Amino acid sequence: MEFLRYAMASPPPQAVHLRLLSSTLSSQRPRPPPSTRRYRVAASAREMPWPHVLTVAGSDSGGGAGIQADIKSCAALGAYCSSVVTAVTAQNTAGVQGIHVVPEEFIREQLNSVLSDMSVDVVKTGMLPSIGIVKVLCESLKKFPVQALVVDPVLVSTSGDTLSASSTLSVYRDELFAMADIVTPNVKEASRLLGDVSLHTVSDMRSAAESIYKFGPKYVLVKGGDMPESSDAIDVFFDGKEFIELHGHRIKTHNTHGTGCTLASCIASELAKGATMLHAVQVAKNFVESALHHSKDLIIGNGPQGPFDHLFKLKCPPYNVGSQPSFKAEQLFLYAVTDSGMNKKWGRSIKESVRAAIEGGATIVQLREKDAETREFLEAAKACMVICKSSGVPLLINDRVDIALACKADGVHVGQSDMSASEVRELLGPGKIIGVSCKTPAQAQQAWNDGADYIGCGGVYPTSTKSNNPTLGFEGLKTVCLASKLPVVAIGGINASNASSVMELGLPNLKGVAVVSALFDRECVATETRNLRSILTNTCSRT
Ligand SMILES: Nc1ncnc2c1ncn2[C@@H]1O[C@H](COP(=O)(O)OP(=O)(O)OP(=O)(O)O)[C@@H](O)[C@H]1O
Ligand SMILES: Cc1ncc(CO)c(N)n1
Ligand SMILES: [Mg+2]
Repeated sequence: MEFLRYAMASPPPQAVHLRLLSSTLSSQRPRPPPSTRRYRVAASAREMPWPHVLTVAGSDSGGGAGIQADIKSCAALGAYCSSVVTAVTAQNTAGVQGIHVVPEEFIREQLNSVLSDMSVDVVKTGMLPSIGIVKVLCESLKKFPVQALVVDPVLVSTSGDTLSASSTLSVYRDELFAMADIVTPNVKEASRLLGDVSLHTVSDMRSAAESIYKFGPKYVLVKGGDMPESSDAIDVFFDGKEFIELHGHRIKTHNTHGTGCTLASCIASELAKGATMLHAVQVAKNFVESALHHSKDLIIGNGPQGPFDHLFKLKCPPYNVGSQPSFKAEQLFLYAVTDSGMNKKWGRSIKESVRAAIEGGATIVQLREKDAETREFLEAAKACMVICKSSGVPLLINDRVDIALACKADGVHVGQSDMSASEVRELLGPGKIIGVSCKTPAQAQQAWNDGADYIGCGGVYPTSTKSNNPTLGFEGLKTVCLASKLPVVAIGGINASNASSVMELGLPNLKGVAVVSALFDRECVATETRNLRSILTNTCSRT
């Protein structure tokens, strides 16, 4: 009944149609009485909250960037997306052929319509082509405050076409940035915002982030997608105190049109769901990387820069990618590897062992079950996933990509005689963690080329779990660590009495130790893990 009353208060569809045809700017249309609106919002919010992003941006007729990218990104991440159109562009994979700017007063009316009625959590901005439009937006945001404002300062398209007059730079800097929670320029935009300074290196990106921060946003993300020489896609995040470099794998593809719009919309969606800013940025970056990976060979149009598939997950349901923040090397600190023989010996299930290791402070867990029956292993892996997920500890599966897919594990660890990391990547997708056991610099280089996330290096000491495994010793470990472009975890015979000496080698990309017997061939797994963790923490705070 309430809904019916509400619907009746709107003008009949024909009236709206006529108004648009004649391009007249209407006066305020009748709205439902406030009491009715409040009732509807409160009831629906209780029943089913839906994170809501409003995008204020331009339409891209080619469908890859602008409003179209924003709506698809929000949908992919489970947020509702309303849209205020600031301009209509004639655009395709070759570039921008024309721009039709929407009159300021009509943008104000769109903003009013959405913000006065719907509970918007986060506003995300894209193409704001004129000073007047930026000012209208600032006024509306003051009238209808929202939880967060994500400003993607779209100035020039990647094809080189101007999307916002250079006269808008000052109002962006002086008015909009001060209201923003995060501003996300690419290097070209950062350069223009700072008076055409040249930005070529990551260190230049840091300085730019610091300078833009001074205009007043709470966070700045300078995006390096268009930095040509780098094999990584590096973005620099700045919170006013600390810089964080976000490294992604650079996907070799022409289909990068709309990556910026997508990144900002994903950040907005995650913020609307309640994420912290850094987490939102990590999820967004991971999503872009995954979407590019899945779309790298698509062909839509004949121009140099094509769109990508935001809804790639619909085509590959098992890949729960894009929803996890990307792998952090620090997670290798205390890497627990299970062993079925040891569990049997001590009468423990895999699940009990994993629970105990996590209780003691393991930072990542690998299930290494060489002889388990598939069904039994899968059941155990699923149970371990529940434990790991609730404690935020990643779970990897040794070798068995099928088990990893079936239990939605965080990744897979492979040895030199298993499937290659690039084959595993094809199967798992880029959102997952892949580790490779390496004994030589050449193997470490191959792991990097194949798109692995870390390498395991050993045996550092002789070990009973791999008796025919040659021991590398400290020299071998050092050689591989110094050559590796990936973070390294040391493995092989490491325990409470020698872990300190391994970490004291002070190798910059040696991030932790992986242990089997020292945790699982003991009576109390939790106690042993806790003890080893405190040894590692003490050693690393000294060195
Ligand atoms: N080829 C790529 N592989 C992986 N990540 C990429 C690639 N290109 C861009 N990115 C990432 O996409 C995000 C958007 O960055 P980018 O610098 O491309 O923005 P932009 O230039 O504003 O995009 P747009 O094409 O929409 O204008 C960043 O996180 C960036 O690192
Ligand atoms: C409408 C629109 N917004 C943003 C961009 C930047 O990618 C674009 N090319 N087109
Ligand atoms: Mg780009």
